Amino acid sequence: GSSSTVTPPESLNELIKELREVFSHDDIDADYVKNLMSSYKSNPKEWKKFAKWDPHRYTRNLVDSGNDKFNLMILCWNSSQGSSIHDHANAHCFMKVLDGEIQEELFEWPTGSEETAMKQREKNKYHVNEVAYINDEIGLHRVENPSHSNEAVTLHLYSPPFSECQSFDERTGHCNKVKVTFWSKYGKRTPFVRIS
Ligand SMILES: O=C(O)CCSS
Ligand SMILES: [Fe+2]
Repeated sequence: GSSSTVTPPESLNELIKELREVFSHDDIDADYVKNLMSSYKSNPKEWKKFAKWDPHRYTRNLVDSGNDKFNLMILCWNSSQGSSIHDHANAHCFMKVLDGEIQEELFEWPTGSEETAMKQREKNKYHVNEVAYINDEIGLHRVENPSHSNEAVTLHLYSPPFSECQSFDERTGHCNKVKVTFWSKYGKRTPFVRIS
């Protein structure tokens, strides 16, 4: 659809239905998706069943696997919890704030071979219902909950879905592949799998 006019989805389930329709086509209008996700008004009653917390790190909770075209997930950030600097495996990344506020630091891709500290480009803050968009052409980022007292909850859509990405060392620009996992799926805790 045109990126300007969206009909605001009345619920999270409506948003999911609309997203599945949008991603059933080949070409994705990122502006349209951003507007659509922005227009959904966060309602904790609709997403709290997916919101799981861990004292040590932010949790990733799968909400919908988008007919294999995308992964939609809810991330829960305790105060001061954050991600590493990472890429997005050549996928679209949409991040909507459902509760609290989120800080995003954008970084340039490391250039050349010598070890040098990564260059921060900008620092943005996002508030409830706002949506941030990134892909590998735009750059890398680190996402954090800047609050020392409040929790933050975000809704992420990755398309195409991915199970690993690269994590970067800010001081050297070195990166390594990391597998991303889910703390829960569809509201249920994922069983602990001992990797033999
Ligand atoms: O998916 C992740 O764990 C990174 C959250 S910031 S896009
Ligand atoms: Fe990210």
